[in-house]
Amino acid sequence: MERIIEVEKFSEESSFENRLRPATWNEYIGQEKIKKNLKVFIEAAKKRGESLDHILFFGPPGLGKTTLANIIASQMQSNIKITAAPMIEKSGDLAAILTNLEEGDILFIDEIHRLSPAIEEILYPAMEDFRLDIIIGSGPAAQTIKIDLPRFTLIGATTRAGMLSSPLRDRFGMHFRLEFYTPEELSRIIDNAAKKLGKSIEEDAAVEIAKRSRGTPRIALRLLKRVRDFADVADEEKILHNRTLEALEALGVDERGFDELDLRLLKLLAEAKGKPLGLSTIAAALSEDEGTIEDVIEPFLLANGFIERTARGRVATLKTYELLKLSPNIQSTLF
Ligand SMILES: Nc1ncnc2c1ncn2[C@@H]1O[C@H](COP(=O)(O)OP(=O)(O)OP(=O)(O)O)[C@@H](O)[C@H]1O
Ligand SMILES: [Mg+2]
Repeated sequence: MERIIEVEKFSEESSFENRLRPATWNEYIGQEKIKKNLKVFIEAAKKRGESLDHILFFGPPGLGKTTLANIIASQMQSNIKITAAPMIEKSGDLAAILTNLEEGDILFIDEIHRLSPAIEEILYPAMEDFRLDIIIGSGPAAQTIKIDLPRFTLIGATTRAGMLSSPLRDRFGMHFRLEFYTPEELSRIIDNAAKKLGKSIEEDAAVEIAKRSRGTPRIALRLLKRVRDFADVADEEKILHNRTLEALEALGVDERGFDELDLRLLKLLAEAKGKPLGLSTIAAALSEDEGTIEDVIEPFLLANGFIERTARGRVATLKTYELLKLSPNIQSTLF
């Protein structure tokens, strides 16, 4: 039991993140539409004295899904039990989790697209009718025992909305897609985080970090952490613009926040000279799995107009040719 509901593996990284994790709506910057809707649903559920409908969050890693689940729990004054689909291997694992819930509890299942079909089957009646059907024995002697469950709220998070089976998706009353953050929003997140770390930061320094954060708070916080090291070593109370530039330069962070994989993907597409490449071709060329490319790498590049998805595959846009200083017209044989 303890093992299954583990509150995230301990690591330096996650304890740093937890320390900076917003606990209230005010600290949770951006995602305004989601916040607005959730506030209404929470208020309504509280007024009626009911538990909240099941909620599904999807979007690339590090955009704040786990954080939202925690804020919802604290707003509902509910306990939250946190687990991830890969930890629920056997039907008994899920049964143990469900039967240990109390009325109004929130169950957070991360990476919910990775539940096995057999586990999903158990989840359906639990979500719909708050009932657990356990089959004992097999063949003609098999018996189903029905156990009533307390009314709980399931919050599912996934980076892969497309991989969720539709019966599972349909059982969530609310679906929210998280968006990438604007540089302005990220600067505010950085500024707040710096204060929590006991350091102030110059506004233009926060903007420099924000620009390189790939629209993602987790990356912004990671960069802030490293920049702070440079300021500390230089004995500077405040994180200065100059020092930030020096740190980012020393860390070799790309000016647009692109990492190596982003650049390899862009280069691959640009060198195809307009010929669309399919996901499997891209995955093979970059030696990455298709899931990582589709969920982690592509969304940011698509959202910012560096690549386009056509029926026949992915192509680079003019913006990419400009970035890589390549011409979309000249044949590669000329080089
Ligand atoms: N809207 C926000 N405002 C302020 N900080 C945020 C916000 N969203 C996320 N963060 C910060 O970014 C970090 C990563 O967020 P979180 O763990 O919630 O992402 P996630 O979407 O659950 O990622 P994953 O898909 O990898 O589980 C958190 O520690 C939190 O401090
Ligand atoms: Mg998470």
